[in-house]
Amino acid sequence: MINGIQFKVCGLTRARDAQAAAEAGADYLGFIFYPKSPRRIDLDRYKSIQPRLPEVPKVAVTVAPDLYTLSQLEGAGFDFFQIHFPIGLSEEVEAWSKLVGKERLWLAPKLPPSVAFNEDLLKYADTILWDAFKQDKDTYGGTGSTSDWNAFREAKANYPETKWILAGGISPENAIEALRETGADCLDFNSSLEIEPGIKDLERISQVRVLLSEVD
Ligand SMILES: O=C(O)c1ccccc1NCC(=O)[C@H](O)[C@H](O)COP(=O)(O)O
Repeated sequence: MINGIQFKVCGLTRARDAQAAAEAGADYLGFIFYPKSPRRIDLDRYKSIQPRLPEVPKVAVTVAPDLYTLSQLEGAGFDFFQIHFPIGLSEEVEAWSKLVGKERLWLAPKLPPSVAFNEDLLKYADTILWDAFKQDKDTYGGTGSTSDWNAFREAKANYPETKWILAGGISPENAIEALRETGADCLDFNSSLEIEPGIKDLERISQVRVLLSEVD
């Protein structure tokens, strides 16, 4: 946490990038297990870099996993589970929550612009990750597009007991504006810090520390 602001660096595939994120002060390291992501990592590769990862909470990111897949990720020792999903999966959400626990579940509903946030989700997860919406059915994150900051600000104000993470195109260039406009206290950085999908730019990662140090 820097000046009261937490951040996650997501889409990691290499130990050296994870180390750079830790040195920049990242609070969470995200690893994406969605097979259709250009920055996916599989469990074998994750286990091979695991001994070289820094002591920073690790987040397994998936899209609507079946319970077997989720339990495999749980077995790999992740601290949190960030699940993206199309709206309407109420039974699945309940089952994910039962499996990993409400405190460790981060829900990232794929919310079309006209659809209101469903407060029932808060029964199952203490944390909501607010991401950009893309119409394409297989696209859930890592698009570099900005999410709906107004809707985020409202949802965060309406449900202050919940932890809200602002995602979607957050970059060293717009992070300060995002904090100011939304009241967010946890930001998610991903494609804006990349040289190419899954490969981070270490200089861009360190810029995050510099800019958050300047927040007043
Ligand atoms: O990044 C992906 O490829 C991805 C694919 C499917 C589900 C989630 C994914 N990313 C999860 C994240 O937490 C990202 O950091 C978030 O979507 C924001 O990414 P970006 O718009 O690049 O900042």
